[in-house]
Amino acid sequence: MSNHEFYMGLAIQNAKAMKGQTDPNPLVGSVIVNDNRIVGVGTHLKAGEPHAEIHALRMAGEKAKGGTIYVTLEPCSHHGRTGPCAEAIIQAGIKKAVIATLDPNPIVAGNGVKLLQDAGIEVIIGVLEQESIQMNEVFNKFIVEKKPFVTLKAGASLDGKVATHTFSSKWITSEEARRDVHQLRSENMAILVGINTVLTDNPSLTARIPNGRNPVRVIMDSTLKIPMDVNVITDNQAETWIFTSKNHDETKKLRLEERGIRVFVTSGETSVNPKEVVEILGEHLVSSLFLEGGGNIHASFLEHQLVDKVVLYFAPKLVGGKEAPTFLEGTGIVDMQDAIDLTNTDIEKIGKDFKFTGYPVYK
Ligand SMILES: Nc1c(/N=C/[C@H](O)[C@H](O)[C@H](O)COP(=O)(O)O)[nH]c(=O)[nH]c1=O
Ligand SMILES: Nc1c(N[C@@H]2O[C@H](COP(=O)(O)O)[C@@H](O)[C@H]2O)[nH]c(=O)[nH]c1=O
Ligand SMILES: [Zn+2]
Repeated sequence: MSNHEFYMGLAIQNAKAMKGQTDPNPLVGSVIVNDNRIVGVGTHLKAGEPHAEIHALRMAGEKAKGGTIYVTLEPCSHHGRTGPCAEAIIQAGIKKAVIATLDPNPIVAGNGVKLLQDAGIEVIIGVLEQESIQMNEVFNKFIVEKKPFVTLKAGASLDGKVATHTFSSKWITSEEARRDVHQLRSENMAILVGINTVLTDNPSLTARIPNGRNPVRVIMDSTLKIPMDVNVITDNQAETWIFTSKNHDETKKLRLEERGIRVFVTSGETSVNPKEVVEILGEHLVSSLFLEGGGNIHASFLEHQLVDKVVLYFAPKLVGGKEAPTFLEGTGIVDMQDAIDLTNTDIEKIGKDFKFTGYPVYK
């Protein structure tokens, strides 16, 4: 491992530790080295607050002069909510900049590097590039498409059931796996379920882990049949946004809004188009969306090619039953060669359950 990879690896680890805190900004870490000693470390903590480089430069102070700065993302060159990092790096007398990856943000891409080079700073790009890109899979999509990175999650038996045919479902996966799910919920800005999941599970959709952050709860409910006494309406644990169709009960809409529930009326006559939901969430700066089902919602988002990542928790259990609901319903594909392939797959053991992740490849 080169010196560059050692210091960049440290910056990446620090950045990753902030997952879920910086949304909709990226995870960014920075380390400043002078005369083979680390003189400054910085990590972006929260959107709107100072950038990673600024924290590191403040810590380094005078010792930044003649030093090398490592940063996991190209230093910004624009005046956003904070001043441009590239200028601060130049002012501090940094001599060399080692960058993991260019910034996909169209208003930054390449400009930061150009500013540094024009000021006579040696710039090296691409150290641990893949790792830096991977940790910002959410930001990389959102900043370009202005739509949330969508993760489909299900907890199922080995034969794909999310409940028995009598709708008994507690619990399929074990405590450890469910805690891992709550960690993922905490890292997502919004979590979405269909009205049927609300009616059968009455979920709270909160992230019940130490310092967990509760995502906005998004419910697709085309006629607003949601009962007023369910958890997502009454528990005041997190915001709840409901997406409905034109064919909704107007008085119910007003009653929900009186309870502080946001109701979005989409263009569908009788149904809610998931594409519209994703676009509206993007417009509200929601950069990550966690789908927790049920099977019809998952099928609808996949049919519209809206799912970026699949996370499936399989319990070593067999449930059976042709009436038992599975995590993927809908019409389904016709010919096997049209099945949705998953790439970059990974599987890990969590307790006695298996956590499968993969990225859909749409034809
Ligand atoms: N039943 C299981 C799951 N069930 C997930 C359901 O979609 C539903 O969101 C939860 O049951 C509601 O819980 P909460 O109040 O929101 O925490 N998901 C899992 O990963 N494993 C299971 O065993
Ligand atoms: N968080 C971060 C950067 N974020 C970049 O700046 C944009 C956000 O700007 P602002 O709204 O001012 O925070 C964000 O979209 C991304 O392009 N850049 C950096 O040099 N270092 C950092 O630590
Ligand atoms: Zn910056």
